[in-house]
Amino acid sequence: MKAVKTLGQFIIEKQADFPYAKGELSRLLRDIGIAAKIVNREVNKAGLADILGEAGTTNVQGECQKKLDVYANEQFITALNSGGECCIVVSEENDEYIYLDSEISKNAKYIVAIDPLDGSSNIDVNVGVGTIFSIFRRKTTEGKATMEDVLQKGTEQVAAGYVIYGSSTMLVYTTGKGVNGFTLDPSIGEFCLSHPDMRVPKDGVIYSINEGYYAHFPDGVKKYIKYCQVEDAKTSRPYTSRYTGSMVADLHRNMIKGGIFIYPVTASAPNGKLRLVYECNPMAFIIEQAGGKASNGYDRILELDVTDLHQRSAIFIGSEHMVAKAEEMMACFSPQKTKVTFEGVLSIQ
Ligand SMILES: O=P(O)(O)OC[C@H]1O[C@](O)(COP(=O)(O)O)[C@@H](O)[C@@H]1O
Ligand SMILES: [Mg+2]
Ligand SMILES: [Mg+2]
Repeated sequence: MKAVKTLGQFIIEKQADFPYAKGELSRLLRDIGIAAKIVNREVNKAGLADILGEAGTTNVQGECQKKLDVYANEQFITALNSGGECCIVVSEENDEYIYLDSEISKNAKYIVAIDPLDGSSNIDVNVGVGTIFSIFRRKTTEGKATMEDVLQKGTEQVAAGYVIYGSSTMLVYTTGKGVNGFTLDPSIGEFCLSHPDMRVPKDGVIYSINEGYYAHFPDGVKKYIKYCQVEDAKTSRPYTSRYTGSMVADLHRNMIKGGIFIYPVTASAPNGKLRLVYECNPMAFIIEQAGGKASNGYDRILELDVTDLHQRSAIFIGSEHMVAKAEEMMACFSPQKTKVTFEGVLSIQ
């Protein structure tokens, strides 16, 4: 009978990897695990719980918030505030960063950036959704944490993870020493180690992009899609197209099977759609820790300067060789100095 290892046990065990650790990060990951279970309970019975549909409010991105966006946001902020290990939360659903002022939180040393519910467009139609989180250590030591503490590059992350609310619920995370996945066993209410030391295959046969915007993609992306669709048995092409509309679900699949996920700049999203601080950076940290690659088509996501809480970025992420190939196409057909005009005609500046 194989011994079950819970997330809590694993975190404590791994704490030994960090000689100076005092348990704060462990407790912070524990708090995120607790909030994920509460959100999972609502997601699992969403149709019965009057939690489907619009909340009637919009977020700073101008998106209509779903009731579950708001519910999940509240659950994570409450868990982090009462846990006492986090002083600031940056959330997709809040215009400004939230300074946690509970007595135990205000002097905490960690900052959490979070996408409480990823794949919102799939909530009402019962397709996999997720939560994405990124953890930083504050830089300033005196007084209230500041914007300087919040706008840190992805390379400064001390941990990152996602929760996928799919056919089963999993929590996958890294602290910079590999990636491990835990499946929620509802009968004991615990996340249990099910996917130790996850590795994304160097190559895959799945490409994941919303081809509905094809006409508005940079030439480099159009060329890469064509490359994926060419008949060539030697390189297992044509690849298979898979796109769920939930970044977490698409990346989790590619993490296990190999593949590439691309959300490039488009006419309607000239800086990309996905948010650097709480979508691209945490997923890039995880994928790189699993042996994959993540860029904006040119530069490493984790090296990108962070200048705004909700800044967006193009993202090419997944199997190392597939991302490298897509970058090759971008360098060749959409060189960085070139401003892409969406009539598809390139104009050299
Ligand atoms: O509908 P589109 O334009 O393809 O966008 C889908 C993408 O947008 C997202 O839903 C954005 O995330 P949120 O749902 O957290 O806003 C991603 O999960 C997904 O990959
Ligand atoms: Mg999202
Ligand atoms: Mg979201």
